[in-house]
Amino acid sequence: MSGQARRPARRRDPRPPQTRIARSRLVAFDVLEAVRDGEAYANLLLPTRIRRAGLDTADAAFATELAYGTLRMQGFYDRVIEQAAGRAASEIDPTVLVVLRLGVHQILAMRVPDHAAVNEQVALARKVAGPAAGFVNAVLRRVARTGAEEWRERIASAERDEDGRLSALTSHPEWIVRAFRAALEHEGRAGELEALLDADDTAPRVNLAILPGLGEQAAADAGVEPDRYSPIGATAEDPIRLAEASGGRIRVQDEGSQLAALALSRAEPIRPGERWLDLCAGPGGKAAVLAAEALAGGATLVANEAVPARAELVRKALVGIPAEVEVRVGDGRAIDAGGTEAGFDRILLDAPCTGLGALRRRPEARWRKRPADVPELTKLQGELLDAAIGALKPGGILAYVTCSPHTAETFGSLGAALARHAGSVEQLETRSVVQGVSRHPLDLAGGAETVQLWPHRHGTDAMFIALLRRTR
Ligand SMILES: C[S@@+](CC[C@H](N)C(=O)[O-])C[C@H]1O[C@@H](n2cnc3c(N)ncnc32)[C@H](O)[C@@H]1O
Repeated sequence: MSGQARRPARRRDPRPPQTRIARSRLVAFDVLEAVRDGEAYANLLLPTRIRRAGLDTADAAFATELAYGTLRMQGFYDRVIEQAAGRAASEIDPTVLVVLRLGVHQILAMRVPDHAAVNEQVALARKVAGPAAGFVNAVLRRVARTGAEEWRERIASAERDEDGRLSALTSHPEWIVRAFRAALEHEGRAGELEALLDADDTAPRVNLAILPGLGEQAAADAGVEPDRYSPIGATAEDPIRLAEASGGRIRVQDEGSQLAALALSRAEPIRPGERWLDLCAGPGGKAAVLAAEALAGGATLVANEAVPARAELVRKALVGIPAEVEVRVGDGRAIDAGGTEAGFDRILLDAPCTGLGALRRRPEARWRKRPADVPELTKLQGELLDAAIGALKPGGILAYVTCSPHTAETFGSLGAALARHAGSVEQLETRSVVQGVSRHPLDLAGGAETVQLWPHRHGTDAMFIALLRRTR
């Protein structure tokens, strides 16, 4: 019998490492092509493609870093490619450009040896872009001749002003750089702009919400690490598996989203019988927290969502909560509160917004959003605010929340609604409510009536929270 036959069975992937890594690169390429082509979202598509390709954990991590990192840094990489190729990115075939961007990310930001990055991308180019392989080879070799730091200096020195420099180096469109600066200036913290932009380019940790009264035992059994701020938040060694095994009682959720939901549910003690509404509930992350809080306090929740498929996600998000939650499909602007007498005691308006506060999670979002989206959204936010205020009982509380720090969507939409409803709505001290909810004091700036969370300061998405009370 040969020595090999006597060895215990090995469970390692028998394919040579090159082939396995090539498959990860192909997955990342497919995802970037789909994102470029249409409406695909990397965070939804990537897990499916990884599963379909049968990648193991290490290869899946490589594909994820390659796809997400390349998408985030696309603006910077295109400038590098333009200098190395001696032509504008818009003049390069889009598929070839994707192959090049993936190569540049491996060379400048991943620990892939230059020769491996170049050879593998040339092989990929041969497969997907035939005759362009020679061009890919030449450009990537030129990129690899210069170190990452020197590329940064070269790219920065090609920019005319500070906004251009920040935009190029941190790979954010200039209008987003300006919007972030304005939001930070609004709270007297303009000096934090670079830290914010850098934080956006860093992959966020996977954070968990332990649904109050429901998920604590499973969380304790798994030995989770409590979050710094959210009293129901935690991290775990294998968060996805823990969430999947919990029957919906432990959920993946950003700490800032948890604080936003808790700001409403814990703004004041719950009186049994209260009626709550989540006006724009899909996909249901905050609705799940509210439903658990309502269950514990003797309140009931209605969750409304305009898009049927997203209302279905709300239903799924609520499976672990043993409470009757009515899920409605409808335009929140026409919400039926059942007459003034039967209005709601608390309403969450987690408004449709540009999502500029969650760019870490949606790597392609910064390239898809347009300044023209802002006025469309602020109009909708205003209409939803009017509907929400109209659906509140006198004395009832509204939480206006956005996952965008853009001041038009935060102070702009809010201020206009306050002016329209002057005399019947007042602002509450949101800051003290959120500080009261938080495990540790949050470093918050600006006025006491609103709370703006930040990725660079709090490690959360940039959530904006404002609590209002209807006075009559
Ligand atoms: C920011 S998301 C809400 C996120 C949700 N609260 C969560 O934590 O999972 C905004 C939601 O509003 C929905 N939406 C957009 N326009 C709407 C409208 N006119 N009425 C109700 N929902 C709307 C969107 O489909 C989207 O699901």
